[in-house]
Amino acid sequence: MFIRLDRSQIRFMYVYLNNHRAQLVLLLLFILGSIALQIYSPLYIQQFLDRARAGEETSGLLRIAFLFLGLTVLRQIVVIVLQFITSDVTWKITNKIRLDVTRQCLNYDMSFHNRHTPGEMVERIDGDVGKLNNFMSVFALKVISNNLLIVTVVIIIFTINVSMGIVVTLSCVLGLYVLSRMGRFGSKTIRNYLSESADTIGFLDERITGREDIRAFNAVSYTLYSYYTRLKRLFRTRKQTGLRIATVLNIGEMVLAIIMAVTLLSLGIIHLQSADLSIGTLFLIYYYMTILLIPLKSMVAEVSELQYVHAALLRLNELLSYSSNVKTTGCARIEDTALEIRFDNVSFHYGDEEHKALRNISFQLPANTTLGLLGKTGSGKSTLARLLCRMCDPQEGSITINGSDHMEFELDSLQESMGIVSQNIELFEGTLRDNITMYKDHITDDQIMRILDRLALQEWISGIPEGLDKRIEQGGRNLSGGEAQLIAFTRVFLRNPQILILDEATSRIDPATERRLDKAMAVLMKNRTCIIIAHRLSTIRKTDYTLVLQEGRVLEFGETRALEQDPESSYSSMIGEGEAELHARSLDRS
Ligand SMILES: Nc1ncnc2c1ncn2[C@@H]1O[C@H](COP(=O)(O)OP(=O)(O)OP(=O)(O)O)[C@@H](O)[C@H]1O
Repeated sequence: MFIRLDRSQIRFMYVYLNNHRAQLVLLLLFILGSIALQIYSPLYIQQFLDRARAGEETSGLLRIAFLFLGLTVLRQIVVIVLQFITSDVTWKITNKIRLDVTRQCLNYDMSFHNRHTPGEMVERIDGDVGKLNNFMSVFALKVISNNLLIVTVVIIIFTINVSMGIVVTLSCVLGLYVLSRMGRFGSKTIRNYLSESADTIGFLDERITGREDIRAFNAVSYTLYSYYTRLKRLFRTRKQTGLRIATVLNIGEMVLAIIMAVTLLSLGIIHLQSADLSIGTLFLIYYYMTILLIPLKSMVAEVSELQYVHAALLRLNELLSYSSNVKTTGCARIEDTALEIRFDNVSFHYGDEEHKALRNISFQLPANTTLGLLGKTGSGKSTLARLLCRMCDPQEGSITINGSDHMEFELDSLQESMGIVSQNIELFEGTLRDNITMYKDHITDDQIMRILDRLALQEWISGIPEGLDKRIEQGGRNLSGGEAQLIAFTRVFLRNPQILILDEATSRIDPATERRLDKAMAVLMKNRTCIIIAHRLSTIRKTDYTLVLQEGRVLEFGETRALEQDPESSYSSMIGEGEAELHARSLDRS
């Protein structure tokens, strides 16, 4: 009543509520039962008073009193059951929302994550859904039963005395109208407050994650200053929100006081004018008036809470209805084992359209061959790999796999066929085994050990006393960058992908281990289509094809051997420069 939900928000709520129809019907029955008991029991007080006045015997009066008491106890039991069902259904619904929001966040493309920090996401998944939980478990129950109670009490007062019914109806309609207008008064500031609060949490999360660089570059004071600036802004919005909420509450209280005064005055006038109203009936009307005030008062108190819920609902709906740039277009599955990759005039930009990360990229990589990807920092190498894995989709051009546009494939199937070892390896809390298998219980230790063996990493694993049971701390903070890369290698080869992308995959591994790994990888890379991004020319020289990128464009593409032998090619001059540098270094040393 105090929030105006648009169609998409109603659809959002409907989708989640619809799965729990049976429990919701049960809930409604219990609400009706509780209201019926609340309305019916005062009739015994009326009877008690009227019969006592008429001189009825004590035993008859006691019977009425016990019946009243029995109904009151029964109502309490109904209320307890009601609360139990509500909290049960609420947790189920909000947990489902939490899972859906998390799934969406994990699946959204890079442009989404560029705009939203992890901290902000946490605030939405936990904070906003938490508000919804509170709304559903406590407030929805109150809203539904309060509204039903108001309508029922008004009808009953009408049946007792029409004039009193008219007075009460008019007071309630006016009161609810004023309250609903007031409720919307704080909506915008609350939304601002929630978004600023999420932004501040995002800021804090980012700075704490980057604490090492903050300390190393003496940026603690600046970080604190930025945090303080945000807190100040947050405090200002909070004050505005508080002021508006206080205004709403005070006006609400005033409206209630006026309703009470008007109705009591009317009750007095009606009593003076119609002598046929018994003392019991007068008490009954008064009693119903007090019942009427309970939902009205609770609505005034909860009006601000509803605004928080409204804002949370808006933000969650916005999050769930974000249209990812990576579209789920096709449903074909990748069945072939040898995959050819082709880029046709592919262009891509992250945010700013003017700043293209890739421009008109075209090349063809035959199945089961290797491509060395070269280029200066920022030339677009990692972006090319991301496009192939569909972490983002190109704005222009097409990427085909064995002649089919890669958008025709089911996203899961496409991503399953690819393995990537990137520069940023994510490790998670758990055992070494969990981090290698990515929590897939059906993978046996034997399978893991076989892969480690083929990657020539037996020495590494046998040097770890706990072996595969070694506990990895959150974010892999108890491992070195090189160890993380070794885990990533094992993880990828265990999946046995048809396409393999190595993005600066050995940059943190010591030269001796890298040499061993190189030999093992040469075997493992056979019968796969591989893209190797490396700054070291020695790695690229072993590939079948080479693609040199410059500022997002193809500078050169061809068979590695042919490019090496062509004195005009920039690849051969790079090799020349590299060798000259090596030669100079060896001269320096000698
Ligand atoms: N997530 C992102 N959001 C916005 N722009 C990005 C993002 N990632 C990369 N870019 C931009 O796209 C361009 C290409 O970046 P990319 O990471 O593909 O280069 P790279 O050749 O892999 O660099 P490096 O060798 O340093 O890893 C750069 O100008 C970079 O600023």
